[in-house]
Amino acid sequence: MEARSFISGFCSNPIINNPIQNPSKASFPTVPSYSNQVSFKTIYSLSWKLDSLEYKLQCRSSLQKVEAVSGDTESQKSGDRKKNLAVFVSGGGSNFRSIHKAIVEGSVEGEIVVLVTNKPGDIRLLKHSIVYEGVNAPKYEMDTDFVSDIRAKAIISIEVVGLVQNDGSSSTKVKPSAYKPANVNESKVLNEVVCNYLVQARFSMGSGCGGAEYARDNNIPVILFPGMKEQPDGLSANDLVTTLRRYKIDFILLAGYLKLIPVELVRAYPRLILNIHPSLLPAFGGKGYYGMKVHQAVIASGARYSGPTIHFVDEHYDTGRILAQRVVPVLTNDTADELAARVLQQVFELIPPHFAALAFLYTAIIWNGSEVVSISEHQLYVEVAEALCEERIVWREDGVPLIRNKENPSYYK
Ligand SMILES: Nc1nc2c(c(=O)[nH]1)N[C@@H](CN(C=O)c1ccc(C(=O)N[C@@H](CCC(=O)O)C(=O)O)cc1)CN2
Ligand SMILES: NCC(=O)N[C@@H]1O[C@H](COP(=O)([O-])[O-])[C@@H](O)[C@H]1O
Repeated sequence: MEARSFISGFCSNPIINNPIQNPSKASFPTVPSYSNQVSFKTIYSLSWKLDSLEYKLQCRSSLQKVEAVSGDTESQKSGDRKKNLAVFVSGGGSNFRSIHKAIVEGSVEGEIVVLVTNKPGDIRLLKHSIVYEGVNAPKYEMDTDFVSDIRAKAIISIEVVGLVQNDGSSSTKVKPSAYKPANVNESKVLNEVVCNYLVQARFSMGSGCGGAEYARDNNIPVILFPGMKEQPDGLSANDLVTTLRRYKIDFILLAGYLKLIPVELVRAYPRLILNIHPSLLPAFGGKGYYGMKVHQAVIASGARYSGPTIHFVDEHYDTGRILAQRVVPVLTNDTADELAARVLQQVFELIPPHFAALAFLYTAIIWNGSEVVSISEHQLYVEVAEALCEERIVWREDGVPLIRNKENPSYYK
């Protein structure tokens, strides 16, 4: 939102003829762009002289410096030091992976120094060679349990065992090969595979937390929280705070973490913990609303729109200040998986039904009718992570967090 339009409701031209009758004549002062400044306290004083019946609307905008949200004072002093991030996951960690990918590519000026999960245990091969038959366009009935199972579990490997052209003829153009989850984002190869062929793939699946598996593969330390009787090496709330302090964490990102963050951590990191929720909060949030349950509730309600919300975390589920949202349509024949895929991928054009499954599985692959582009819920979190690490998150005086535009500091959203 441009700062000028932001204050349009607060301040008009200092002296205008009868502001009540001629609001359209109001012109707005150009607000100087102040970094970290978003608080506009406007004082009106209305005075008039009876004889001239001239109204003067004195309007002064006083800018109060508002410290940008950042880590501890050290990180503010440090200026451009990379921000230390802790990410919390419970499942496959698709948002975590996207943020990590953006860090590796250099678009996020941060470093994920620790991953926290409530899911213990190494990956054990639970099932293997589930042949996921190539599906027949035009209508594909998604096996919800199968897809939910896939997303919840760590996909250890995906082996493309066959490629069938849409017309049923087999293809020799692209040789089937084994894909590790880390490779599924090789968009060129997948572009070829997902766009042009029906894919038959074998999935080897494991238990545990795919996000933790990805962290281990990328040499990111994994810690267990909360501690429970069946997992004694899990941390207590106070130990978690101590550990994160030791890592010098600046920001905490919840990315599909399914446990309540304790008040000790919320108070230790005020306005520094973000969460992504797959509905337009405050709708369809709170205890019991997570994962596919959210999308099922949205569809059952008849809501016409849904979409991801990124919000600051307070002591309760999903009640913290909202920072960013995206809107996607709920289509009349949506299944929860198709809605989840759209919210994840924030896509308006429907991808061909028979790609929905694969796109959903890969969570970051989307067909825009001509080619695979990776648009996703994850894009929103990456944009927020970029703003966080560049200290472009600021708080309006009324407590609403805003993201300052990178190119034009006068714009906020
Ligand atoms: N203090 C906070 N902690 C967490 C928040 C938050 O806003 N404040 N967000 C959640 C993430 N989330 C929605 O975005 C969410 C996660 C889980 C639940 C839930 O009902 N969980 C179940 C247990 C589920 C399980 O163990 O598999 C429960 O508590 O009974 C609701 C919302 C993360 N933490
Ligand atoms: N209420 C929290 C919640 O439902 N979060 C949602 O869980 C999914 C986790 O996916 P992942 O297993 O790929 O990380 C994500 O879609 C996220 O929005």
